[in-house]
Amino acid sequence: MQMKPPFRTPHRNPLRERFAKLLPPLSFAEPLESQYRNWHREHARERVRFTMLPAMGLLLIVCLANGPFRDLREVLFAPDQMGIVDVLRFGVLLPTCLAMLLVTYTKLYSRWLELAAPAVAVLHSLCVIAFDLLMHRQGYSLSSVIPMLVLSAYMLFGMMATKATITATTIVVAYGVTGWAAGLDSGQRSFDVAMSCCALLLGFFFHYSFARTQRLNWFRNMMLTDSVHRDALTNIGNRRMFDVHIDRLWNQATRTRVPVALLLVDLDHFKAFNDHAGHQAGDHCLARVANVIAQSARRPLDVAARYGGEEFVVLLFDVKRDRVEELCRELHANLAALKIPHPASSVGPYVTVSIGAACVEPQTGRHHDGLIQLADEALYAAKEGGRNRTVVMDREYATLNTGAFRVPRTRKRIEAA
Ligand SMILES: Nc1nc2c(ncn2[C@@H]2O[C@H](COP(=O)(O)OP(=O)(O)OP(=O)(O)O)[C@@H](O)[C@H]2O)c(=O)[nH]1
Repeated sequence: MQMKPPFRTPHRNPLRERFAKLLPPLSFAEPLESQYRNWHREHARERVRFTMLPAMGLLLIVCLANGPFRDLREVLFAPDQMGIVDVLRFGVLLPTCLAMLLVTYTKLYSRWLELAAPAVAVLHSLCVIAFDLLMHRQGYSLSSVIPMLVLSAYMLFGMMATKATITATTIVVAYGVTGWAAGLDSGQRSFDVAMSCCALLLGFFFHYSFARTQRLNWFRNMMLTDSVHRDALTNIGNRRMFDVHIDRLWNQATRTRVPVALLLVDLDHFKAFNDHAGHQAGDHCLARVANVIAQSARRPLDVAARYGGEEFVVLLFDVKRDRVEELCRELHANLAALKIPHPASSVGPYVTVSIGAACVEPQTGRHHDGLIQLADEALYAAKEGGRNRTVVMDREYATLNTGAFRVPRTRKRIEAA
């Protein structure tokens, strides 16, 4: 099956639509676009670092080495120009390169890179244009470097298509305008500008196809990762996602000493439901119930998942017993409001659930298996008590002492070390 990413559809306009067919827009519908941009920012940081390192090395050699480079400088620039050349090299090129490099090493400042990249690309190009103007007095020109600068705006700085195009166009315009203002040979300058425009066009199409492929790959990758952690029938988290999440959440709660709660939600007499209404109807019922259960986990660190078969879990971070009881009451009420007929149930005319809830404050040396076990015991009690009810356990946490509840001795020793 081919996955179709939800690329943003442009507003209806015949000309725009024809253009969009030729060059489909490079943006996803929200919130996917924001997620992609965050990923791109991180990805660009690494790419810019990778290209900045050799660029810095080259610049250092040209700026600091004597010998052949000194001789070359004396040929290219007049003695009275050396001051300004040094200011541009040591005052602009070197520090900005260094700053860009440092920014790529700090995660916190990766947003700065978005602002810094076009500014640095234009600044460096202006320096090269200035060198070009200075060298004209000696009869040399740096015009061949301008198309390279245009291409580097697309390839080196990890910019998005619009920013890269604006930056590259600014470089070409700056080169044309400065030459015209300085009264340089207009024929040669026009040819150089035409070559730079070709580089602009090539760079754009290269960047466009690269960005489109990158976006498609990112989307496919994201769908794949998502499908690994999502239950196909109910569209909520699956057991794998729950296992990963409870591990992280338990560690966090142990460190910050906040209580966590686990709800085990099990459909009542679901075998009878399947036998009576059929497996397909059973599937449909599970999906509707899962939808309601998922609404119990609304805060960012809470999670709802299908634990297996007709059993679901809700993991709640930093929550007190009162709130857990309130949430369970809401859950029963919302499920009752669905009014899914269950004629084979001994509990009532509609589908109901039993909930086993465990509220604990994690302690070092205790494992989250104990939390699950406590919730399981609560669920058993709810079933024994007649179903369609909630049993909450918390005090039992201190006395419950089974192999699964305690952290294995080897793990304890590692923690102690
Ligand atoms: N339709 C459907 N049924 C499922 C699915 N997964 C598990 N089941 C059914 O869920 C039923 C669970 O039955 P039991 O474990 O005996 O529990 P129960 O009948 O709900 O009884 P109590 O839990 O004691 O109230 C079994 O018949 C499974 O076939 C599923 O994905 N789809």
